[in-house]
Amino acid sequence: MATDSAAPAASGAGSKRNLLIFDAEEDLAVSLAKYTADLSAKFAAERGAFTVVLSGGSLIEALRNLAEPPYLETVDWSKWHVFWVDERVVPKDHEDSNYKLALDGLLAKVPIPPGQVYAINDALSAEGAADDYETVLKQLVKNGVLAMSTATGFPRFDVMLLGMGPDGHIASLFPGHPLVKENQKWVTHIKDSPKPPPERITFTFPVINSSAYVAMVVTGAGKAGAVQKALSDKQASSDLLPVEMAILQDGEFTWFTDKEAVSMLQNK
Ligand SMILES: O=C(O)[C@H](O)[C@@H](O)[C@H](O)[C@H](O)COP(=O)(O)O
Repeated sequence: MATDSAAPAASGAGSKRNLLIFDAEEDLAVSLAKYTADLSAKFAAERGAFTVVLSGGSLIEALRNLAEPPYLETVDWSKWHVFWVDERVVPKDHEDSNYKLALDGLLAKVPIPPGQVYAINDALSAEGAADDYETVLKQLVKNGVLAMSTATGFPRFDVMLLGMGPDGHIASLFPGHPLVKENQKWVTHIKDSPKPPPERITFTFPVINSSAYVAMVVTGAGKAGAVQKALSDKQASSDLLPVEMAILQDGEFTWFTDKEAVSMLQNK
């Protein structure tokens, strides 16, 4: 595995960036499980809670080792609070549901208290579900489960485990879409997602960028172009991909990649 640590010019004040490149997807999965379990232990000890944000897509499969020994027994699952960085506005048992994807792939296999898994209210419209989710987050800030960033005034999740699309989108923040500029709301909605299904809710950039840790899990040649654009040294540009707008204010951003995903990088 090759690694690279750098604090690029585009990083926030106290942020750090790591690039991990694995030979095989299985090696990535092993490392990602350890990374997540280590953060779980750290935050459970420090704050008595561990706030974990998931995306949909291939990320869930990459987390599979968490539901196996040793982590199944060693992780203190009672401290986990699970959220979605984005969710499709469909019933929770629909095959497009990110909740269902995570439930089937991970959450049903580990003993997280059901009340600490924050699915969207699937009885509401996209707009209503986004407002409702933000209200849930505000309540969790009030009762101390969810931290706040003193630097940004937005919630500070312990870790976000995210994927990226071939077009450089993260969450449901797509290239060229006005939602990438949202800077007030914590959670917003989209009705014209270029990736189906069209109606979704999504965390906004100020929330993503207030995280303590972000793991960006990206594999496969189809993503090499966006990875190259995101990781190349560049001048400030007005046509940033959403993944390039993920700049932590005060946190650690780790890319979990494979050889194919970094195949267009010059210096790796
Ligand atoms: O709801 C969604 O569509 C996902 O949350 C989405 O943001 C996903 O994480 C990326 O598209 C990467 O997906 P893959 O890893 O499957 O390419």
